[in-house]
Amino acid sequence: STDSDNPSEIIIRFQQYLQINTAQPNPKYYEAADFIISQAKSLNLGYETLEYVKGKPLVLLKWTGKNQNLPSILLNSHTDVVPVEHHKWKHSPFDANVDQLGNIYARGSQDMKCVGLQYIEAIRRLKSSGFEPIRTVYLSFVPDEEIGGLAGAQSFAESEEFKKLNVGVVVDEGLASPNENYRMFYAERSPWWLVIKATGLPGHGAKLYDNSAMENLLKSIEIVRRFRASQFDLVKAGLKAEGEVISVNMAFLKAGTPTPTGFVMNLQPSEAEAGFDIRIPPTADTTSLERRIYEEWAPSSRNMTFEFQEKTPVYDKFGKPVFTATDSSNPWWALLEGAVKKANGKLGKPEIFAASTDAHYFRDQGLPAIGFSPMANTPILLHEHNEFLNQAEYLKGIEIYESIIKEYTSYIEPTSDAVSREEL
Ligand code: MET
Ligand SMILES: [Zn+2]
Ligand SMILES: [Zn+2]
Repeated sequence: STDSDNPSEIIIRFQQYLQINTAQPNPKYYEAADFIISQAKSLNLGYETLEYVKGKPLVLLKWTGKNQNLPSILLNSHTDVVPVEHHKWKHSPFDANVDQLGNIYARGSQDMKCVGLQYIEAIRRLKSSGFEPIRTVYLSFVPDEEIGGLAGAQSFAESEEFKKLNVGVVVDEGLASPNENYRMFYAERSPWWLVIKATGLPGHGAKLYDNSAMENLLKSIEIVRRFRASQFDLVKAGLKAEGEVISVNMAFLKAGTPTPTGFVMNLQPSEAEAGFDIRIPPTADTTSLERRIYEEWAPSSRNMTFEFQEKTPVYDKFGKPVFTATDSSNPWWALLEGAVKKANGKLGKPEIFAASTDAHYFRDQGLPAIGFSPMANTPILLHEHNEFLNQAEYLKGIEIYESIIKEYTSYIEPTSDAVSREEL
């Protein structure tokens, strides 16, 4: 084996990628792109930079297969990460320190720089073993997933250059699993970011009166919380998985009359606002949710208005829920399962991703897209403080992707002999 196969070299490359601060809202995208391209060059992969929005490069790598007529495989990952509160981390979030247990601490270690680089490392190993793919593999390193993907996966999936890639299946991020089973996702919830606003007459802080902005907003908050509890109870009772209920969490509260020394205390304000992050499963009834919003959460009868900061469609253009088939109509599902098992990985039941990923932009194009991040025996720490991934788990994940890429690129659709014989 060569130097670049050495586990410590592999971990060092992972650390290098993690050390590039690509936190929103000012990700160092060109540094990340340069790093990815340097890896591509070392592996003789094709590379190209697409820039749908200036300053936000999307790097596309290509490992050409022997049969370029077959649909290709797209392995997607995003290069941006969510922001950090530096002082709340025990290891600095962009140092990628490894502790005595082999845990690598860094923002992006789970979400999802691990996956992006594991794809590359798997290809490195397959190449050095002499493996030659039949189907072409593309790797996309996309910007801005954490802020909605418009400059990244969305523009890419809707573009002419994307159509030319003739992609047959997309693999994108999943989630860590606290137990020994890896997780596979066939769908995800759609985010709706709702802002409700109450207005009312201002008044003396000592006066009890109806219809103040604060009272009107608080009534809504109570109603939203009851709905939240009803959904959460289904999860707590084990009747539904997290991805199968509608979640609502308050993201901000904005009210009061500020002064340079604090808020005015003896004045009830005339406006008050609250923002909610709502996540909706593909099979939910959005009509009844919308009715709930304008009849109960933000009724004009209570002097309330609302707007959506984000309202990702839950259904496709035909009104059908958007998800990837897990049955025999989608051979890629069973192939991925088989590949994971071949590499001695275990799998849990198919799941709906509770948050949101770029996968839905590919599903919107009618493509099967599977959410998968090979992290077993790992606490789920995406978007949290002290995000880490164990190095042994990272290395194991590379073997899993080796197996997936092997299976996927070697897969030839069975020619239906039976049918052609009948036709004869
Ligand atoms: N992946 C992020 C999340 O689920 C960003 C989604 S942007 C609508 O919150
Ligand atoms: Zn992610
Ligand atoms: Zn994320």
